[in-house]
Amino acid sequence: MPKAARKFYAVAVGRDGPKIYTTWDECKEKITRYPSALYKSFPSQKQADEWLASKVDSRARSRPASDLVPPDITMLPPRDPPVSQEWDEEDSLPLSEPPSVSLSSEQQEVLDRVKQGRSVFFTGSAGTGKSVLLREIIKTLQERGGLAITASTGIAAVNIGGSTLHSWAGIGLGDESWKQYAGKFFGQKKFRPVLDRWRNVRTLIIDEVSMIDGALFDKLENIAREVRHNEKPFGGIQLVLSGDFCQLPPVPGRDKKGQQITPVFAFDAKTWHACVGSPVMLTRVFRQKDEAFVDMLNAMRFGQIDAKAVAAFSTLSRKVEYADGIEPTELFSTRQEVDNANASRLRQLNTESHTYVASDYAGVDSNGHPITPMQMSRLLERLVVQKQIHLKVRPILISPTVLRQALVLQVGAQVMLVKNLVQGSLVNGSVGQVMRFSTAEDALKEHTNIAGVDRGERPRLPPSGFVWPIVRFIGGQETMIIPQEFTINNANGETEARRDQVPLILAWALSVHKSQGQTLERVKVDLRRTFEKGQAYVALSRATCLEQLQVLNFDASKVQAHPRVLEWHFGRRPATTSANEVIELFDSDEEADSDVAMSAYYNI
Ligand SMILES: Nc1ncnc2c1ncn2[C@@H]1O[C@H](COP(=O)(O)OP(=O)(O)OP(=O)(O)O)[C@@H](O)[C@H]1O
Repeated sequence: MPKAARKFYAVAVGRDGPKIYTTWDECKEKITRYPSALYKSFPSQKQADEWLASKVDSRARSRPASDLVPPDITMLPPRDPPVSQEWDEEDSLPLSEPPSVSLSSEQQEVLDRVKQGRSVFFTGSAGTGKSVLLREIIKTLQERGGLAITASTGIAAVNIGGSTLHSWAGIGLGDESWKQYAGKFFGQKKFRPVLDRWRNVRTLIIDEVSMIDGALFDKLENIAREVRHNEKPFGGIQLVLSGDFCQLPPVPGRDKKGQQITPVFAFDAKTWHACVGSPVMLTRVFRQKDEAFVDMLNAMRFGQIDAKAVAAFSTLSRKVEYADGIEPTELFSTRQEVDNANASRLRQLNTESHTYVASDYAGVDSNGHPITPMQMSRLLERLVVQKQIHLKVRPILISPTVLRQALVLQVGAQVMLVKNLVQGSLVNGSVGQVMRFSTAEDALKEHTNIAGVDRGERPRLPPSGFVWPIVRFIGGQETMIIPQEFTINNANGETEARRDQVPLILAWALSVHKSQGQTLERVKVDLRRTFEKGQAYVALSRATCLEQLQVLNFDASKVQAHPRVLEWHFGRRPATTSANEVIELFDSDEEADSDVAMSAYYNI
């Protein structure tokens, strides 16, 4: 094996102040769990000295750290205290959680970079506030215009109020060459709106970029340069990319015959580095406060499961009892398991039940054409509110553009809120139990909270004559939950489909795919089931504390990151991806939930 080239690790902000180290181990000791750490590796001492001199200034200050980061990732320096965010009343029922939090210094630095018009890929372990930051970036850039909000999968796109990258880019299945696409965009009238989108965009946001195939990234980069007649990387479009390669692997592409092509990670795309440069690592973990837990999750993330870590995870197999009757949500890798678990628990209840009928509306696609009922139901498949009630759904066609689907709820049912209703207390992921049903008028008289309804002189109530569920959430808060709007946007930001429904799903069980991005207080995971590497990490990292996490059948082989991701992370970068570097996807015999994401991804 060739000997690794010597490196010099310059630490500008670290445990022992500015200094140059000659081994990564020494450097790591000074920057691990030091969140504002600023460091970089160099091939020569001179370069390291120069960089250090340019970086060391009065801003260096100590703070506790919480993550392990690779040596070739440039950390952002700390900055002045962030400006606190105002909660906009008009957004009281938003699609995505508005930031009532102050951005951390590293989050703020990314935002500033974006405001300066620079491209950025920011990443970080689960719970480091990537979603919070992305929402703030969107809010900031939306005012400026020229913004395209996209994500690799439909479900991720809904979460940020955008469309899929495929849909925005107008590439259908993505199986043609960039030249063919560029030819179509220039030559065919129906692609005029697509051409306009490519030409007018200033900033392209791509969330969950870890699921974008490297070959697809290169294809889009070529299209961008061609259609914009601009030879700058990505045709001069500012890229804002977010995601975590340790969590979800790329979606495989397809060839002309519909056969899956082995995917490569986006960071292995030929044009990746020229487009986004070094990644920015968010290091401060917000979801978990317990440092021991953060360390255990990092051990999983970086494949450092030693005997001590195995022992620590194994202690989590005990049953956790809760006095309030709300059980931990069990995470499964397949939809089938989730549906079975929830249905069997629901069957055991012999209590009052009510059926809620969702109203679904069709809008227009990005060419201004009306959406057909079939397209609408396929789009609405992306909504979490629909999937979880799979077994209880009875679709009834009531008009060409309005479909109805039913959600059955019972007293005693464990449910989860799937929309942010009250910042900080009733958010997407809040779990509770249905206590009773009541009309909104009675709830007002009894002084029961009604989510999203202001108790003014003339509160806006849902239609009278109906009863709505009153849910007691973890922590004891009782709130009536009434229907909310769920909207899916087309590539132009117009409504493509909409569903009005009570924003609850059954929550004894939940799929990992739908738990993605959520914070769950009580979690149970049985790793004997069909969990794969990144998927198991996503599942365990939803929990906020060790005390309320139960892990059965801990298996170190199921929780480690992909070797290629580790190579990339720690700075070993082979020139090309070899043929035997097949990215493992979920190999369950049953339909894995990632397949749902994949079909949403392709069925545009
Ligand atoms: N600056 C901040 N101050 C306080 N809390 C924050 C901050 N940023 C994020 N959080 C909180 O941390 C938790 C995790 O945030 P978020 O979901 O954005 O992380 P993430 O990196 O996107 O996680 P994942 O990769 O698991 O989806 C949330 O409860 C969020 O409200």
